[in-house]
Amino acid sequence: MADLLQTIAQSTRERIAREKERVPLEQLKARPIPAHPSLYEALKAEPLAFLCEVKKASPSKGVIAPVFDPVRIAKAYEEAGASAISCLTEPAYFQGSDAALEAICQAVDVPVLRKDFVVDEYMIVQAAVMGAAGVLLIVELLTPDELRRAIALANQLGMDPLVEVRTEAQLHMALQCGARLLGVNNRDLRDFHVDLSRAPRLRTLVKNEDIVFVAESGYRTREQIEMLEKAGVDAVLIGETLMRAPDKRAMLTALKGETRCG
Ligand SMILES: O=C(O)c1ccccc1NCC(=O)[C@H](O)[C@H](O)COP(=O)(O)O
Repeated sequence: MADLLQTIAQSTRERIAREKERVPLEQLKARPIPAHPSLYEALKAEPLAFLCEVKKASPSKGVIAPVFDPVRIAKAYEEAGASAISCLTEPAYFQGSDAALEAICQAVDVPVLRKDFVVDEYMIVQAAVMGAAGVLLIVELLTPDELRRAIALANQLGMDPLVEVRTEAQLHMALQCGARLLGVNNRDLRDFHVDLSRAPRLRTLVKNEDIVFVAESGYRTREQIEMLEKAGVDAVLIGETLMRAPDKRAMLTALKGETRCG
């Protein structure tokens, strides 16, 4: 059986082929690109920046938020002090949508990341046209040449690519290909296993201070966030914990250590 990541990648290739038929690349490229703040600068500006994720469902958890108003959630994150918002656009496994991304980009002032499974440069142009400040690039889905080209295209369109890795070898490849925003996913996207020691461990391998290092997945408590602060991580991506919190402001405030609760 193919692993889940490859299954999602294949379904994404088919989705994008259909979208290209509706809107050919040349037509997409002719659309204006909305202005947006810099994702890189927003995540670099604080000792530990919070990148808060809008995600209705996931393959590992099923439906996380049965009642789902993406703009309302994004605004709540922004008001609670999120440095940036991540929005899933993958429809089949995460129940995400381009419409949610576009609406969030128009509704908030903080930068917004398009979180999807980029397998085609078309998706990078889509992200820019929808107003995203950044786009996720998963190293496991791209060859080094494809990654280099994807980073260059995102930069050329005024976005900051968040290059996501899971292993030491992938981390070196990401840096060699020019990543400046580097995400380490604690979740193995093939079997869902989460290892919270991964991001702090890989953090020790990055010496260049221009790199913004983002720890991703599995964070639930203030104590876990404190470990990231001690490890010198620049930003943390949090999805499920915030999505499940009825009071997102209270949860984000507690995770940031601005109040002690729970
Ligand atoms: O979350 C999943 O089940 C999943 C499965 C396969 C590929 C990607 C997956 N999730 C994407 C993410 O990495 C997370 O949405 C993100 O890092 C936030 O994680 P969390 O705070 O644990 O929701």
